[in-house]
Amino acid sequence: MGNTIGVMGLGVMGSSIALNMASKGEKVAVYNYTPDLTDQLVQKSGHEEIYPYYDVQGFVQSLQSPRKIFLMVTAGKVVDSVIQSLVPHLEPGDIIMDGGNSNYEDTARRYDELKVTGIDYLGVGVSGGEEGALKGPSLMPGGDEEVYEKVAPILTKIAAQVEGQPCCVYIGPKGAGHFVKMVHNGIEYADMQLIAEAYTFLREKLHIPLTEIADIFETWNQGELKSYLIEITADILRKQDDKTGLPLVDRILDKTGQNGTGKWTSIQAIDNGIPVSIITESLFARYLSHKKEERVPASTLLAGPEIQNDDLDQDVWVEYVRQALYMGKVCAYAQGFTQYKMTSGLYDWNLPLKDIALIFRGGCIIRAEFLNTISKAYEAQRGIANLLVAPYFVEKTKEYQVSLRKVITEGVMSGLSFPSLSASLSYYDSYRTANSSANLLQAQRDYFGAHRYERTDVEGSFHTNWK
Ligand SMILES: NC(=O)C1=CN([C@@H]2O[C@H](COP(=O)(O)OP(=O)(O)OC[C@H]3O[C@@H](n4cnc5c(N)ncnc54)[C@H](OP(=O)(O)O)[C@@H]3O)[C@@H](O)[C@H]2O)C=CC1
Ligand SMILES: O=C(CO)[C@H](O)[C@H](O)COP(=O)(O)O
Repeated sequence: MGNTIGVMGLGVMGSSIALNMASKGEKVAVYNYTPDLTDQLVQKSGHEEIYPYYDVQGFVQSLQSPRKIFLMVTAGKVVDSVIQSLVPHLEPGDIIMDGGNSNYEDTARRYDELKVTGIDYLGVGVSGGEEGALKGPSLMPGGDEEVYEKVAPILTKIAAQVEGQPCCVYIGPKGAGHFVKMVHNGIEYADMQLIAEAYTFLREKLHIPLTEIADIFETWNQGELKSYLIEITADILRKQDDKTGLPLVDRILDKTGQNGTGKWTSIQAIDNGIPVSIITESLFARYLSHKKEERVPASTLLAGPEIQNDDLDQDVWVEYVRQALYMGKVCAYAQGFTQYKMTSGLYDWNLPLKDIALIFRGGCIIRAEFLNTISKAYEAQRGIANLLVAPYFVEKTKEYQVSLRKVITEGVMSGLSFPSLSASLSYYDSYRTANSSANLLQAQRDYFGAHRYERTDVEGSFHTNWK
């Protein structure tokens, strides 16, 4: 009997996925193009059924037919070159799964290219970081459903389990799985930036010491904000630097990195007329963070406000910040799920929004208590236009929107920068505006470019001689 699955690429994620598979009873063949990582994994694996191979042919030939190979390599050209190295050794019916953060359009192209050879291809979004990959990630498989069914017993077994259900569901054809993972990361960018802005208010405006802010996040994590990102933020704020004994977060350079998925989310949304301003602002906040060399001199040149009301009741304002953060998160998830809905319509993917919310409840980076509520909103009304108009969120936002206004106003009057909280409020207010100033823009366009406009009272397309 050969190995039941092969894992190729044994970095942070691949080695953990391989160990996860072995711990669930799979016989796992492993291969990495440089042997050191293979040796490290073998040392780590103890008695688990992990079998190392040092050449692609031997790795492939060790697998039971139809062969199932899980790639966990750097996204981009590396995926193409790894596929090229595999194809000569594979047969029709063998299955390659790509678990990296590949661009969903690349995944669709690879699916098409492999289709002509008879080799099956699945793009599997994986979320959960190193720990999730080891103990149970959230998995978003896309490709042919009948091909997914062949690997479902393995994928559902290694995925996180919530209330007895695996955090893995068939997403849709071709690149749909990687698309869902991409937007998941866009939401992740927004969630992280919103948390950072809430932290800024607590620290810079309310002058709360770091350890107490950690306590506040821990308390928030026991209520409706309960989520992985809130939980790790409390841990991060408590961490001391080994070198200086001071809070480590204060020693970390304020330039945020990124690997592309938030940028792709924004580009896809812009290309298709999907309003994801909170996600995009969160991406731009990362870009602006990189202008450190300009921000430092600008901080001594550019004036801020003079009014500063520092006489705020701490308990009252901590609650305002909690509500503001919740509002921001609702708006950000509403934007991400709108992107799913609109793109699903564009490609006829029929994305299972209710199930996507369910598989995000465990394993993944944006796992959060309120995904249960999001799932229920789609269960109650499959085609609901926007999460904001789901009855639960209508009531919640009615209660919390004032807090978002207060926090933004106080922060802005103190010169604090809140790009994503502000984008959340603008989105909320724009979405609930029945008659907007877009009519003025239409008039301007018709004035300078004869672009024509529609009227509110008569059907048709009109042009006016404005002078
Ligand atoms: N880290 C995370 O939290 C998450 C990462 N991902 C995605 O998973 C994928 C892997 O990420 P991660 O494990 O963190 O990254 P690592 O950098 O730890 O691992 C990358 C892997 O790709 C291999 N590789 C790189 N270049 C080549 C090449 N030219 N040919 C063959 N193999 C190559 C590396 O081998 P070697 O080291 O020998 O060069 C290594 O095994 C990425 O797409 C990432 O975006 C998805 C979810 C979460
Ligand atoms: O996919 C992930 C989490 O879900 C990876 O950690 C990814 O690297 C996060 O994106 P970025 O590096 O752009 O912050």
